[in-house]
Amino acid sequence: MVSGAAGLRAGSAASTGGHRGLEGLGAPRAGGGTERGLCLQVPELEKATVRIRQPERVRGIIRSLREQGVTKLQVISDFDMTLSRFGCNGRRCPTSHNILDNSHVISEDGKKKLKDLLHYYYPIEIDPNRTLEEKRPLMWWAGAGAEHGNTALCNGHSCSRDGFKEFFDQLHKNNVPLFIFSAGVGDILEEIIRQANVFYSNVSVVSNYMDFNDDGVLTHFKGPLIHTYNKNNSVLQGTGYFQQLSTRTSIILLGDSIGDLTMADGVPSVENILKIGFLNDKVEERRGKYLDSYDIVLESDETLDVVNGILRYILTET
Ligand SMILES: Nc1ccn([C@@H]2O[C@H](COP(=O)(O)O)[C@@H](O)[C@H]2O)c(=O)n1
Ligand SMILES: [Mg+2]
Repeated sequence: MVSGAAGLRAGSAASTGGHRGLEGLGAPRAGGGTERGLCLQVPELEKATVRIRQPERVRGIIRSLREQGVTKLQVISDFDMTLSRFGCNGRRCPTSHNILDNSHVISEDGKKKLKDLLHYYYPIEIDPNRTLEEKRPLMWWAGAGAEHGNTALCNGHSCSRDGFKEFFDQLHKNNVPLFIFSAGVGDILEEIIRQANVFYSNVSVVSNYMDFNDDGVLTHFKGPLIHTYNKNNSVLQGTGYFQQLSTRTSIILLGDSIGDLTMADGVPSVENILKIGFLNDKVEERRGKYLDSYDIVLESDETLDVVNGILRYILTET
């Protein structure tokens, strides 16, 4: 965990919920400059969806990322519910798994079984009262993979967050590597990225890829199964991905689950890391944990505005 409650006054609103954006820091600073400086440079940080437990620290990290420059930067991101939306028109958006589950090639019986799995496993996945050790053996992938049991085709339907294209475009234009580390279905999320015309050469994906038998029936996922709580170096053995980027010591990490926080564990040398977390569901119950764990928490924010604003600031030449 990178941040804690240190530095907050007991009993202040911030001690329970973190600062809203970088608010309350408008006073001129001793030694020149104003605390609002960063908000002027990254106005998106003033959005009502932004919560930060340690604004001073976050400001320092963002400044360092900019100072270190584009050649030092890499971005590591989750996919489902991070680059894709959580909700649209009052309903849940499909994850890459759900796109497969909802496909017309899954039988009604199969759909019912998948729904039962969702109702059983998802509450465990997001339960703030269980430790990671308790959750790890209870993850739903082992059951769900076999349940698909049918050939499925991606119809490319998904809900990307607003700013999806700009996010990929900014990174591509500046040759910043983007590593997408997903416990979703790789074939499907790759197709979503491809259909948005943003599967650029700087994008790498590690995820679960489907394997079919000779009759075209999906039987299992290839390779080590990635689930929400093993997104770390243990499933990256032999890829050499982070080793190739050893000079990229500035990291922006994007996730929506507590499990996403370990995605950068394989980076050999981290000098600056900014962890941005999307808190999509059960916001009140999970806020404390997210503020302890992520540097910036975006509550019920269906956009990539804040991420794109920070990138614009970091990637703009001084
Ligand atoms: N059968 C399943 C299994 C998992 N999920 C959800 O997929 C997401 C994992 O993908 P990430 O890109 O976020 O790593 C996660 O949100 C699970 O809740 C599912 O929908 N169906
Ligand atoms: Mg996710």
